[in-house]
Amino acid sequence: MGEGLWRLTVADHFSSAHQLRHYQGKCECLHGHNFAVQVQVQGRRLHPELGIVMDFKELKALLKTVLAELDHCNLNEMAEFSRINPSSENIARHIYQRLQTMLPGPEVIMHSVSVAEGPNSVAIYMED
Ligand SMILES: Nc1nc2c(c(=O)[nH]1)N=C([C@H](O)[C@H](O)COP(=O)(O)OP(=O)(O)OP(=O)(O)O)CN2
Ligand SMILES: [Zn+2]
Repeated sequence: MGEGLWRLTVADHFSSAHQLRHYQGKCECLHGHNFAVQVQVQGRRLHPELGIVMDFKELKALLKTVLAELDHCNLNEMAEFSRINPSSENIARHIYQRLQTMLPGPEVIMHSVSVAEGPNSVAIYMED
């Protein structure tokens, strides 16, 4: 029988402006979204007394720190998006890679980050 694992999900949001350079259409113009973000991490071990992979509270605080760097900005003016478009795809990868450096240890690893511009448009980033 395979080893079990747990996957935790936390969610938050941020509001920012962006434009998609080279886009043939209205999205090339500066406009804004309330981006909804979901983060999934996973682990194979539980804290022996607490029975948790990682405190949701701690994960939410990490996500809030990363999203604060994006909130109420023109994303195109950020160094991270000076050479690549701040598309939902690239924003999801950026959040994933920032959070990856902040997780508490090797027992908890990133699974995925999803970024939604709205209820019908979601980009999910994960690594093999
Ligand atoms: N794969 C992606 N496609 C598009 C992205 C993106 O990040 N990844 N982004 C955009 C624009 O940001 C645009 O704001 C979204 O366009 P659209 O879905 O058309 O948004 P609307 O608010 O106009 O949605 P309606 O459902 O048509 O009202 C474009 N594509
Ligand atoms: Zn947009």
